[in-house]
Amino acid sequence: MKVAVLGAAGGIGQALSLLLKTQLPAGSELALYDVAPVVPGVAVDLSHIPTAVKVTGHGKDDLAGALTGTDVVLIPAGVPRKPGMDRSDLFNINAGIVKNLIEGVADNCPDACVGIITNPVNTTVAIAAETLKAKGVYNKNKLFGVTTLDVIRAETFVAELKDVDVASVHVPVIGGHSGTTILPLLSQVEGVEFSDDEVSSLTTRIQNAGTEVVEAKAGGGSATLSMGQAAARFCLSLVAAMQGENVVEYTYVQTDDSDDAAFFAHPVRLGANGVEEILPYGELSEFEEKAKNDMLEGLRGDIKLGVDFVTG
Ligand SMILES: NC(=O)C1=CN([C@@H]2O[C@H](COP(=O)(O)OP(=O)(O)OC[C@H]3O[C@@H](n4cnc5c(N)ncnc54)[C@H](O)[C@@H]3O)[C@@H](O)[C@H]2O)C=CC1
Ligand SMILES: O=C([O-])CC(=O)C(=O)O
Repeated sequence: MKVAVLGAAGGIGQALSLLLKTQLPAGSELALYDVAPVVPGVAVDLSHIPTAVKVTGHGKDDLAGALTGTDVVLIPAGVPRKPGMDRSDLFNINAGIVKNLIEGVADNCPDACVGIITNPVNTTVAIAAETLKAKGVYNKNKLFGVTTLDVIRAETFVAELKDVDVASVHVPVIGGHSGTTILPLLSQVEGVEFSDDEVSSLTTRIQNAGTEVVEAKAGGGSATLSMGQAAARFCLSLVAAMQGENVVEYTYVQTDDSDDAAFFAHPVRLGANGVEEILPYGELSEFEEKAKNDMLEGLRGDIKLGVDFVTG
């Protein structure tokens, strides 16, 4: 199994690459690509950790070297937010970065599964899909927006609030990955009860958790370590599924459900070829149903922006 991280020298990229070096199955290869000149050094540094995962570093002119033979591509390349910015403010810079890198994927490893981390995810995943379509290699079962950070945050916050073991808490999070498009389904959390006030404040905290980190870092970027952990969880689940295990993760994928949006985070059964089955997200409470209906137009607009960026 070969995994490539594009944007590997950044805050997320380095944390993610460390976790993959120590947790990918023995015999895996990990290819690190970045335009920053430090990337070969990051690869050398990681290569001194004694695990049976081979690490290679690829500078800005060697995207093909990073991607050739790759099974899973993770993309955290691009700029992060500063206080006062919305994720959508990153579109102008990050849209072109994602489009270029996905063209490289289409040319060098068109059968790979691709996980997009670069914001605004609601839009960059649509850019990736249209770019792959333009190259004639789009497979909707192999393109994912990584929304795992919303899930792990929701699980952390629920466990803290209810003083229960976080390992036993499972929180579905559907929709997209910005503001109110992030929709935790607290009505489906087993073993705990929430008051209406708790549902409202916890939902808002989960939706604003990215901003909580951006403000706490005071201009120094956004979530990198928790995102590294989230992306590693997603990648390791995908790799396990590609090697035959039965795994379900919440992730932002193309759906054929015209009632929601063209891309929507669902529980997804992963398999040898990426998405094996998009599972239903189940019954929503009245609060969740209203929150979903209120955010759909915004999410559809975010997706259209991505489609238009590529198709003109
Ligand atoms: N999906 C999610 O839940 C989350 C997404 N993010 C997003 O992830 C992205 C990266 O965040 P950080 O790692 O904190 O940023 P960072 O600035 O620390 O790292 C970004 C890296 O991308 C590299 N890069 C820029 N253009 C590139 C290109 N064309 N090819 C390859 N590499 C390139 C930079 O050299 C840098 O090393 C941001 O867009 C951020 O908003 C951040 C947190 C959570
Ligand atoms: O908030 C940001 O800009 C980064 C992000 O997506 C998150 O932390 O969820």
